[in-house]
Amino acid sequence: MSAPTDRPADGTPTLELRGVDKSFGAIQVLHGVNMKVYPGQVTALVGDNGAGKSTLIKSVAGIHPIDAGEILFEGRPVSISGPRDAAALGIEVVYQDLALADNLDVVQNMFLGRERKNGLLLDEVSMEQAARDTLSKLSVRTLKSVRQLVSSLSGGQRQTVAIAKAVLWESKLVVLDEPTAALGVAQTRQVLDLVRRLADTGHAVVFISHNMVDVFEVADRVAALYLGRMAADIPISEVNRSQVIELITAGRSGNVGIAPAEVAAVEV
Ligand SMILES: Nc1ncnc2c1ncn2[C@@H]1O[C@H](COP(=O)(O)OP(=O)(O)OP(=O)(O)O)[C@@H](O)[C@H]1O
Repeated sequence: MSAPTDRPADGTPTLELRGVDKSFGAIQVLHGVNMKVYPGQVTALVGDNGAGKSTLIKSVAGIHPIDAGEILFEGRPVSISGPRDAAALGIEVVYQDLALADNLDVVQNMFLGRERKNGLLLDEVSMEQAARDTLSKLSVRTLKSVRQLVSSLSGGQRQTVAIAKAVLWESKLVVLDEPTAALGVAQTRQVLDLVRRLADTGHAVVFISHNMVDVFEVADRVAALYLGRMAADIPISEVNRSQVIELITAGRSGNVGIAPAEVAAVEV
């Protein structure tokens, strides 16, 4: 596993948000959000409950299309008005509920809704091989068999299957919504290793987490949302844990963050 901070963010971001606004009815949730997510890097998206993290990723996933601002993907302005647009660009989101079917095995889950056919029949051989290849590319060795039912898997193994499923589709940007939230120590370790490998295999990764230990262990950049505004989007090497907590709870820390006048405006 390479150290996160060894990786400079050069080149074109896989995803760039410029001045993104999003409201639900009269309530504006995202205010002029700017953010850059680079290939080969893990960007931790942090913020307090209700800061707008889910709204932001659902906007990028096409579930809640943005009201104003711009989304650039690999440097080109794009319009994401539904989940199909996001998938076509190579954006995959792994939500907390994982959306796995307990009664199906690992291969069936990885291809759920996008099964390969050979004539009228399912092409089980090719799907099984592709599932194995993806898992091996990610160095996943924690699954006994790809024909195991998902109901028999541990929480960490389920998360692994959900992540591998996202990667199967030649995704370029993988968004992980609190992937370690429900896991114990050993399983958290496995999932963090997998998150790092996702970046090391060239993916741009957004990692939502409330856990600062996990964030500092795996992230290259940190993007901190405060009441729907981006308080900082910077290399993690530029901040320490208590500064990130200040960004999350106050919108600023030292010279970093939303200007005091803006913080005051947010808090009115
Ligand atoms: N569909 C919706 N309709 C109306 N308001 C919404 C909707 N979705 C989110 N909100 C509001 O947007 C704000 C931001 O919520 P969001 O879920 O994006 O925050 P979050 O940072 O993901 O929080 P958490 O860490 O608790 O998951 C909240 O005030 C929430 O009530």
